[in-house]
Amino acid sequence: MDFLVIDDEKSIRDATCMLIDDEGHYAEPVVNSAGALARLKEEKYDAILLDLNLGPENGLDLLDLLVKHHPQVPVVMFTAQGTVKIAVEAVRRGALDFLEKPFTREEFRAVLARLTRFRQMSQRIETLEKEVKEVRQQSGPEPRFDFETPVMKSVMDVLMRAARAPAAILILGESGTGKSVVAKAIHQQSHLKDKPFVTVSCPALSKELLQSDLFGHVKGAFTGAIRDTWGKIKQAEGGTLFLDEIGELPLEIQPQLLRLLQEREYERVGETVTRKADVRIIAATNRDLKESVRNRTFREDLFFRLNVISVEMPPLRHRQSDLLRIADYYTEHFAAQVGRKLHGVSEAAKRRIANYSWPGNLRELRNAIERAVILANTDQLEADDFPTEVHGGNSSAGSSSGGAQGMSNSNGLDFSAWQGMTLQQIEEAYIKQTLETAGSLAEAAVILGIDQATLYRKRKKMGLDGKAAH
Ligand SMILES: Nc1ncnc2c1ncn2[C@@H]1O[C@H](COP(=O)(O)OP(=O)(O)OP(=O)(O)O)[C@@H](O)[C@H]1O
Repeated sequence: MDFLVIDDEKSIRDATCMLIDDEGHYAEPVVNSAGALARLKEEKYDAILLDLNLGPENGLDLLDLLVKHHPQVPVVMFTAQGTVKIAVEAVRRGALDFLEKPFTREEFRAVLARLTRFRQMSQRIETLEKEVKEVRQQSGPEPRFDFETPVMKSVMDVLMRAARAPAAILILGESGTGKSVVAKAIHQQSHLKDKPFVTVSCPALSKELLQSDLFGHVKGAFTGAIRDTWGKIKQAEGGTLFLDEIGELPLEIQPQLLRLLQEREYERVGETVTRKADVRIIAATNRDLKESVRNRTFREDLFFRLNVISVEMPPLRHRQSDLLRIADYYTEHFAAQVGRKLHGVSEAAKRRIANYSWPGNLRELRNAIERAVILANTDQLEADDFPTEVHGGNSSAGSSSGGAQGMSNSNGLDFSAWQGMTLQQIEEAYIKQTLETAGSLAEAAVILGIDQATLYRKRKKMGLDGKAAH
């Protein structure tokens, strides 16, 4: 296990770290809250040992912060003799256990055993959460590629032919047009389909973390690099590396990516050994990369290297021949999911769907249909079952359910807090709240059911950067 030991007394810090080391674990010492919080931002620990009396600071105050922002990391309090009452208070406030100083090896081992059980349980929960996420994703509508819009037909034709070649592929297009979905489809169509498909979400991480996420690092490469780590390039070995939101790739990392594309070579952070990469690269962005090249936020040589085979996913508003077919398909899927018998979309609703611009593209359509299926009062989706911006009227979704406005509808959803708010305001409020309560950006993205790159962009657009999920 990796421990963070927070104690202002050097002798206790050193002795505890040595003991942890002796027991075959790793310990990192810090002297105060600032040091502890800084380390926790950069590194993952399995447990924290925290002194109740941190010099001028109160260990209980730091405990509150740790419990709030790092609830998954168990905290054991060091307490002086005769402070059992306060130790009990610490446990009440969220500490897992306490150790009275000075403690023996046996007493420490007893705490270690408890921490090990806690860790096993946490790992089990993590595995279950992953399984739930996978099941949820699988329960989404299966992607369909039987498009009728000529431009989509030719996009798919280019992509499926390119799938079998080793060249990099660049997928452009607005958010929600299906770039990630199509990247996965290319992989599945290729000779690499039995090999890994690994996604790197370029904007989701800081420059340093992204570098290490991609290339890996060696122990000691930077503060907190406590062991050698392989990056996503290695994970994707023999398969496809999907660089989502490549337009957000920091300039400093761009030369390394260029080298990866040209020479198929890279080095882990902090290492001089050059390694060969055996990956096929697919990149996607909703940015105008030519514009980024013009304003020097994206290297021209990298752009040319990526742009060998590039396609532009057209926005949904330009895919009129497919729009209603996809809407029908989603309706069928979500109706089956909630066990409802629905006869598609009414003529009036179809007209609305066709006339709306769908700025969020397929993602927005999918969400609108899922919502409409839940709210529909009749055996067809009516215009009123769609959000106001789609059906163009003033009536709220709540009123279309036939119940009293602002009350829970027959499906048990409470819309009272949403009265008078636009869908955009509701979305913003929900994202803000989730960012405040989630433990990380990744966790917030899972809760919201969107990918990290999308959440990152929305957070930026809404000016919620300060509300970073920790
Ligand atoms: N071919 C498809 N068939 C059915 N649904 C699709 C298809 N492509 C995309 N979708 C729906 O649209 C959603 C968004 O797709 P995707 O994440 O691939 O878009 P994107 O362009 O990568 O978005 P972003 O730029 O925000 O990451 C998917 O979760 C899925 O629900």
